[in-house]
Amino acid sequence: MTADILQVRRDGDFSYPIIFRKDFSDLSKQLKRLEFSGRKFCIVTDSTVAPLYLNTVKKELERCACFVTSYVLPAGEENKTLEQIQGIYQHLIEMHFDRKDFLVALGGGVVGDMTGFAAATYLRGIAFIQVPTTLLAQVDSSIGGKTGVDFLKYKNMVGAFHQPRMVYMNVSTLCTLPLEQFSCGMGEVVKHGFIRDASYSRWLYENRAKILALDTDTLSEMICRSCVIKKTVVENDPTEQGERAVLNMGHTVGHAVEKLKDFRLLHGQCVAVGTVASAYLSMRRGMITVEEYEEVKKLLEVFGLPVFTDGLRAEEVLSVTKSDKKMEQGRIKFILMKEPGYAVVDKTVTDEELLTAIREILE
Ligand SMILES: NC(=O)c1ccc[n+]([C@@H]2O[C@H](COP(=O)([O-])OP(=O)(O)OC[C@H]3O[C@@H](n4cnc5c(N)ncnc54)[C@H](O)[C@@H]3O)[C@@H](O)[C@H]2O)c1
Ligand SMILES: O=C(O)C(=O)C[C@@H](O)[C@H](O)[C@H](O)COP(=O)(O)O
Ligand SMILES: [Zn+2]
Repeated sequence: MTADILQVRRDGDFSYPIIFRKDFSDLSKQLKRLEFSGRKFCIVTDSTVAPLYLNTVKKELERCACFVTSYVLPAGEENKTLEQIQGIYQHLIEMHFDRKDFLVALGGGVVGDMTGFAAATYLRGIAFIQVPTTLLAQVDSSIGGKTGVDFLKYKNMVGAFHQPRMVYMNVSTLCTLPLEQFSCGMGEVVKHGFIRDASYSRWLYENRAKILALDTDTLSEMICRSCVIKKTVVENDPTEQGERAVLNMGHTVGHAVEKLKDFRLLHGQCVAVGTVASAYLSMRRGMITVEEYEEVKKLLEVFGLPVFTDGLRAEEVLSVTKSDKKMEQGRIKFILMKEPGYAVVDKTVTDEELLTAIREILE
């Protein structure tokens, strides 16, 4: 399954295209289609992506904008803060950006979440587009409109739902992505199979060699299949009133590990460790077999992801997990695998159960 374009739909509220390309050459044409030409654009990117792609994207945008400026954030999760957002606001004010102008998020999930949040809040909301350049951002964070920043190292504690007007992904940007970052994207890809499509998990395992060799056709198919899963879930439940929470599999414990590790363990790696905790609990409850639990770990390991972590105490992981935003009326919302390829939200997980699952992922 591959496509040139997918459309994210929701009646009356938002609808935007996800455009798959191998370069940036028709970005301005796509923007003209959305009747965005003639406006001011601010490209927000980071210090690693800027030297790689900023000039090319800027030149392309100059074909349809009246003015193009850029703002470069320091790269890394530790900079996903309100302080950095203020720098974006200041730049937009200095450049006299008004409500008709818009932002372009050029980079990974950190740039995408921050640019989206700046767009959601500047002048009470302006338009933005996503130009994701990491695997994680292409398969996950650029779609669905979750934007925000970390606060006191609690993940995405301050944010807003603000849908992009377009997602334009040039898959060839993955050629410059370090292997470790590619693996992080695989953490979310593998999650998609576990939550909604067991046949996708099997396909990922069978095609592991081609994926790791960055075979273009295989990667394009994989990205498209993941985008279809993500888009379907967020179309059904854009603001996470119910089903969307399944996209959080591995994140409940994963976010706690991310904070406690001071962001030295990357998001996709923490999601992988958290996914093991979730699969372990599912196994303990008889929802999946021991063999299926072992297969979850094997698929993560095949793509270079950790299945346990060190240096943490189970009690502190539990405590931080309970301070994350996954609590509802004192109960934790936990995502379990009802069966391989189908996840559900469960609010009955006890602290004792959670502690056993956390101990399973601690070295
Ligand atoms: N909004 C959502 O739905 C959603 C979904 C998943 C994750 N997230 C968030 O996304 C973030 C993780 O995103 P990420 O993994 O993309 O991290 P990231 O944005 O930090 O990017 C990883 C690193 O790769 C660099 N990079 C980006 N593109 C590159 C390229 N093409 N070549 C070389 N280097 C490149 C970046 O500069 C950075 O150093 C987390 O903050 C997570 O909470 C959000
Ligand atoms: O899009 C979603 O919904 C997700 O949960 C996708 C996750 O991969 C992503 O990391 C998201 O930012 C987590 O959301 P949060 O609400 O738990 O911060
Ligand atoms: Zn995630």
